[in-house]
Formats: sequence, C-alpha cells, structure tokens
Amino acid sequence: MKFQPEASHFINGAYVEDTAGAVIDVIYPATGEVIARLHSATPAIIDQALEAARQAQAQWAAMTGTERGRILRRAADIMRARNHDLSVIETHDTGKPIQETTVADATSGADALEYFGGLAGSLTGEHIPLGGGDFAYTVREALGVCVGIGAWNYPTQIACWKGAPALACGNTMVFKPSETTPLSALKVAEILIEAGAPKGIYNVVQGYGDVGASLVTDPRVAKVSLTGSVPTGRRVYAAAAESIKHVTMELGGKSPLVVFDDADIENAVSGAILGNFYSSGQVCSNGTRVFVQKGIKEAFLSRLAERLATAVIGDPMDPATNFGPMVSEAQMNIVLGYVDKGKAEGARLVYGGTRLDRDGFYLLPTVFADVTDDMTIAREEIFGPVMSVLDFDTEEEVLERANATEFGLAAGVFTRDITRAHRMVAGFEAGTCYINSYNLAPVEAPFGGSKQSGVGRENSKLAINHFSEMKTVFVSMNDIQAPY
Ligand SMILES: NC(=O)c1ccc[n+]([C@@H]2O[C@H](COP(=O)([O-])OP(=O)(O)OC[C@H]3O[C@@H](n4cnc5c(N)ncnc54)[C@H](O)[C@@H]3O)[C@@H](O)[C@H]2O)c1
Ligand SMILES: CCCCC=O
Repeated sequence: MKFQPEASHFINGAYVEDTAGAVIDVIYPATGEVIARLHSATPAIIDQALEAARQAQAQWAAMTGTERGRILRRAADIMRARNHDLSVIETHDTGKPIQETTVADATSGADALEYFGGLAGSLTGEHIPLGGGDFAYTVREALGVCVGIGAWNYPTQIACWKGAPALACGNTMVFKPSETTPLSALKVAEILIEAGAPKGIYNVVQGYGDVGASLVTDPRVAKVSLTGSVPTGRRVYAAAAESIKHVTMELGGKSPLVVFDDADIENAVSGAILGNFYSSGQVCSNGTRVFVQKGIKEAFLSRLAERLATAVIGDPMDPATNFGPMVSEAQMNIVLGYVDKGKAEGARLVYGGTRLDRDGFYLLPTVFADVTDDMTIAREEIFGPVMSVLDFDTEEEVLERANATEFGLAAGVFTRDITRAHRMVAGFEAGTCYINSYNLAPVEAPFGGSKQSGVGRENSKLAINHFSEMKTVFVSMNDIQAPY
C-alpha cells in the first residue's frame, strides 16, 4: 500500500508494531481506496509509550530551554524542507486539496515548532521583593508526561500545536492522532528524532477512543490536551478530573458570522466562503450561522452563489482543485443527514445539497437561506460544507441571537463601522473573534473557545501557561518570629 508506514506506532525513537491491536484502515477520501493498514495500540503498546515518555522527561527538562528550542527549530526547518511530501501525505489522509495542505498544514506545524522553539530559552520565573530583604521567586516547571489527542481535520497542525509548546516547556508527550487520519503524526515524530530530539520525548500511538481513554486515566500522565467534539471533551474532561490532571480542550463550535448592510459585500462573501467551505467545511471555528442584515440579503446570496459556481471540485492532488471530498463516508453521511433535516424543517436550499456522482466522499458546497434559530442546522455543529443564512434587522437583536448557543469558539463581524465592529466583538461570547476577516489562526495569537467550546488556549505565549506550572519559593534573609 502506497502510504504504509514502517509500523503503526512510534515509541522511544523507533517504529513499533503490535498486530494484536484492532485494524485501522486508512482510506483516501477521494477514491475510497485503502492506502495503509495500521493497528490500534494494545495495553502493552500504551504502557511502552507512557514509560518511554516518563523516562525521557527528567533528562529533557534538565536541558536548557535554548537547547530544547534549537531542536524544535531544527525540526521546523526539516518540516519546511519536506513540505511537499508531508502535504501529499496530509492530502491522502484527509482528502484536503494539495492547494490547501501545501500552505496550511505542515506549514502551520513548522510555525508552531519554530515559535515555541524560539520561546523555550526565555521561559523563566520572576523575583518578588517582600520587604526587609526577604523575597520570593518563581520557577517555571514542566508538568511531566502530557497526552495529546487529535481530531482528523488538521492532523499535522494538531500534532505540532500540542507537541511544540509541551516540549518547549520540558514535558514529554504521547500523542494519539485521530483513527481517521493516523499518518502524519508519525512523520512529526520521525522529524523530531532527525532534528536531534532525545528518544522518548514525543511518542505516537494509534487507536480509537478506547486508547485515548486509557491514556487519559493513566497515573503517569500530568496533562491532557484534546482537540475534538464537545461530547468527547465532556468525557475526557471528566476522566481527567478523577486525578486532577491539567487539561486543554479545543472543542467544537457553531459560530456566528454577522454581515451588516454597510459591509463590503465582496469581502463578506469571501469571509463566508473561507468560514464555511475551506477544508470542505471541516474547520472547528467555522462561521456556519451567517446572519445577514435584511437589506442586503438577496445581493449577498446571489453573489455567494456566483462565487460558489467557480469552485474547482475534484481530484485533491490536482493543484487547481480548491474543494475536495469529506474526510470519510461516515462524515459525509452525517452531513447529508443535516441537509435532509434543513429541508424538512423548512430552510430554503439555495445551493448544493447533494453528493457528487463520482468515487469518493464528495458533497457540493451547500447554502440554506431563510434559516431560523430553532432549526437543527442552526443549532448543531455539522462539521461539513453547509452554510446557514439567517436574516436580522438590528444590532441588539443579532448580538443576542449570535450568543444564543452553548458553543463559544469563534465569532465574526463584517461592517465598515469600526465602532459597531468593536461593540459587537465586546458582546460576542466567543474565544476567537474576527473583524472583517475570518478563520485566521497564526501561532503568535491565542486560539481557543469559551463556553462549551473549550478550556485553555493553544498558540501564543498563553499556551506556555497551559504546559507548565509555577513553583513559588519564599526566601527569608532575617531571623524568623514564632509565637512560642
Ligand atoms: N477547537 C479546535 O481547535 C478544534 C480543531 C479541530 C477540530 N475540532 C473539533 O473536533 C471535532 C471533529 O473531530 P473528531 O470527529 O475527530 O472528534 P471526536 O471527538 O470524535 O474525536 C477526537 C479524538 O478523541 C478521541 N476519543 C474519542 N473518544 C475518546 C475518549 N472517550 N477518551 C479519549 N479520547 C477519545 C478520538 O479517537 C479522536 O482522536 C469537531 O467537533 C470539531 O469542531 C476542534
Ligand atoms: C482556523 C484553524 C482552526 C483549526 C481547527 O479546526
């Protein structure tokens, strides 16, 4: 098989196999062909990975931040140099067009390695004067063994967004990719070794949810960082709470994108396209509830339909393709179920809504208009290329409706009125907000959700706080007083 790795898991610097584990078939979404066959981790593999991470951690943490950072930055350079090969793997794993994976996946992973590699040498504590010459100081310490669990939409990015800050802080990691897209995390592990990382600092085990669950409850694990759906987040958060583990939860969303009638329509349509159809709509922060002020609704919809008609849908390996298949047949069927619900509940289908008559898991980009807040397609995360367009009249009304959701991952506003834009952003209950743009996620800025969309933040200097903790040391320079 064309993309068969040397073995399923990467532990302590080497590929490891245990064929007793359940089979994981890796399917190319553009054709339905099996391109690799892996095995889910057995308890023995899980133990081996956690033990490797545990044993490697003290030595890794004892290195200077500058030394750790040098290795991460070298890994970033290797990733950039191999961008094409890594993008080909990512495209076969996920079905995302090579046009996208070439700029968004290994590139974003390399950015994280470079950024956190750069920060590693300056992760310090502080000196706190207490009067009379006494003082306290703080020491930033690693947490220990961290577990990363990934979703299937951005496999390389997720492996690096979790691995890079964890390693920069002196932790080691066991990473479990999604069973749907298991290939690229193995490449990240290989590259780290090639960059000079000590064995055991970044291990990859494959598996379904049960493997993730075993990792989360293991007493050797200090922290769990999950990217996944809200229901999985609830389970993982609860399991981690049993032993008070640190958590980062990057979960799902149903984000609002508000377009006022003074917006530049072309830009707003671009934002709505980026926020609904990039990666065939499989982006956590997508603005899938597009609120359009009544006066411009028809103009917005007709321009949107014109632009969608120019999408190049097809072979993801063709550099001209900009809209590929869904990641899996199962995900495609979930999305088709939502399309049926949208129609049944009275939304007006204005574009797409059907599967393409070809091999692979292709859906057309789909737009529903006249969607109301109570419809299923306006309430539940679909995680596919389905945009719901809702009408609104006033700013106050739309803000209240935008926030009427248990999710809080992202929110966006298109308007030329800068004070209104900032009023909207101040009112949005969301962790990541956009003004006249959508779905940016550079490593320098925090990314993550509020409400049920998550806990903690990835990227930026904030991620360091989620992968380290402060030890406070009080120092007395004077005789001490005791009551007796
Ligand atoms: N907020 C973000 O940054 C972000 C980014 C990408 C995707 N997502 C979300 O991810 C979801 C899509 O991905 P998915 O379908 O892979 O999500 P999922 O929740 O089904 O699975 C995520 C991961 O959790 C593992 N898992 C499942 N049950 C588990 C358990 N009980 N214990 C431990 N691990 C378990 C899975 O094997 C997988 O690796 C969407 O909801 C999307 O919004 C969020
Ligand atoms: C904008 C990048 C978001 C990654 C989550 O799916």
